[in-house]
Amino acid sequence: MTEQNFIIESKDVHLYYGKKEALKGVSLDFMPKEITALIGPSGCGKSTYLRTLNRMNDLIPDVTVTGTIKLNGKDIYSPKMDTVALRKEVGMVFQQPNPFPFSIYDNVAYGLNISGMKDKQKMDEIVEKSLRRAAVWDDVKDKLNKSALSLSGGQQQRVCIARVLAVEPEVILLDEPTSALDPISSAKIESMLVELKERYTIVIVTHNMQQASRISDKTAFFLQGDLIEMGQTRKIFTNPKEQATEDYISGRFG
Ligand SMILES: Nc1ncnc2c1ncn2[C@@H]1O[C@H](COP(=O)(O)OP(=O)(O)OP(=O)(O)O)[C@@H](O)[C@H]1O
Repeated sequence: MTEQNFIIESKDVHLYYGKKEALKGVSLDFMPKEITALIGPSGCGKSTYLRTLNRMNDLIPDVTVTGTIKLNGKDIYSPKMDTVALRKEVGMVFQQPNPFPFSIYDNVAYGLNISGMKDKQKMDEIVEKSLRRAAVWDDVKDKLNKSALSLSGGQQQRVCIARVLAVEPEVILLDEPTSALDPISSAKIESMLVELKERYTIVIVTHNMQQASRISDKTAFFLQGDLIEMGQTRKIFTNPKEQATEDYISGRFG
């Protein structure tokens, strides 16, 4: 397979919080329209690595990143990179649903308003399409003007996903998006993610091994700031190369 097939290529990524090295030279590439799960014990650097992919770590003081990360062949750490545009192309969903204290409609239309969209009909269409893709349209279509905070946690998370979808990202990063949710809400989000991968590249941090094995195409196992191995999810879960991966997957630590 040639390099051009990858949507994201990261090489020798080191990240320091002050002097503490949280990523120790991670090289990892992502194929378009696949779901990749990042797994590993608490503190191994999964979330830190995820945040390097849309430069969310820039917002944390005293962070240094070295190495290269390319999106569609372009170095995202180049001084020329517009980070606002980058974060639209590479959207992010967090562990705790974080809707703004606005209506459901305004949450989803947020990015469109910021970018100056004036065409109300077009905006209505995008809001509906995004809520449909996020599998929450039927729940909210009769109350779009109600506060997003009045929804259940699972519905709020799906509205947050719709908010990301509305600005047409290529890549969606999710940091333990279901860990604060009940099993039924989690299942809805999992099946939605599997549908979304027809259009988007998805990278998800999860502590839930069943979730990783149910929904991901590839799995990357991190340990203490290193990428230990990455491969087809089925292979990682049934026949990993590294002993550490096997120990983690079989619940011997973590
Ligand atoms: N803002 C920060 N400032 C300083 N150190 C941090 C910061 N965020 C994370 N770290 C440290 O970096 C290391 C990696 O943390 P990270 O949150 O990326 O791990 P993780 O694998 O996502 O863990 P978890 O599964 O618990 O979320 C940890 O030692 C953590 O304490």
